[in-house]
Amino acid sequence: MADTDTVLNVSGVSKRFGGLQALSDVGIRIERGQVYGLIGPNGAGKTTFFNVLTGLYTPDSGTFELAGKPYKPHAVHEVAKAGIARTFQNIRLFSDMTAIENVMVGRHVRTHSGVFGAIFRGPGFKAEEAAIAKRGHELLDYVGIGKFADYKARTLSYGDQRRLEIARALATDPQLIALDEPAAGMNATEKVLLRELINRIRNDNRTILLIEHDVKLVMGLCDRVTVLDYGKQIAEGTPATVQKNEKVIEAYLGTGGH
Ligand SMILES: Nc1ncnc2c1ncn2[C@@H]1O[C@H](COP(=O)(O)OP(=O)(O)OP(=O)(O)O)[C@@H](O)[C@H]1O
Repeated sequence: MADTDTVLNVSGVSKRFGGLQALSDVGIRIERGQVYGLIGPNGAGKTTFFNVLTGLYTPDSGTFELAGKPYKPHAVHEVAKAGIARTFQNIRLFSDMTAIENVMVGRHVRTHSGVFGAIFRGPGFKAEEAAIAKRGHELLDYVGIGKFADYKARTLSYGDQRRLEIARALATDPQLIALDEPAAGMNATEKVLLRELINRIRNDNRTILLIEHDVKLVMGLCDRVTVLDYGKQIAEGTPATVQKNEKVIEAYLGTGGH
């Protein structure tokens, strides 16, 4: 595939916490329209990798390219501007704001007046506001919670809060959307709906990176998977090949698996 179709190209990522090498020379490459999975037993380094990629942790080494352009993952807002949006393992919504307000905050990353313009109602704010609200409602409909637009985020069900986080991430028009354990705490019905939603996002030519403990979900959804164990990349490939990899089987059995 041509280089222009590569959305994320990261290599040589290392991160040490004191005496612990949490990541050693990890690299992944994600093509446009792929769902890419990051899996591995507890403590393997998945969250650390996500946090490095999205500017929460400063890496000790690594090169980072998004849609063919180098980016420095040294600050969360810079990463958002570069075009990576993420959700969190522990949902991080503005709980006393409504669903539509939460999505509109995401959208302000991309607008002229910006988040501060929105807060202080600066010049140019009103002109953009109607368009942002319209787009916000479209996104809530898209993730299936349009009818809850005016509900406070904290009153939504767990599954709907996760959908709202995804809508907020989509509102930034990201090159890459990074989902941190999107199925965590969901019941079987919510997982089926989540799977449909992720597939729909992919079919709209979006690119998704996900950490997920639910192996069935990962294997059913992902085009490619990287497996981490003790900070090292022990396998990379399609779910079918990775599943048969001896190192992967050993890593999961060795720790009791998930
Ligand atoms: N801020 C930190 N300070 C010190 N050690 C850390 C920090 N963050 C993570 N670690 C350590 O780095 C290693 C990798 O942790 P990480 O959370 O990335 O793993 P994970 O694969 O996401 O695990 P889980 O599946 O349990 O979420 C662990 O040994 C963890 O204790």
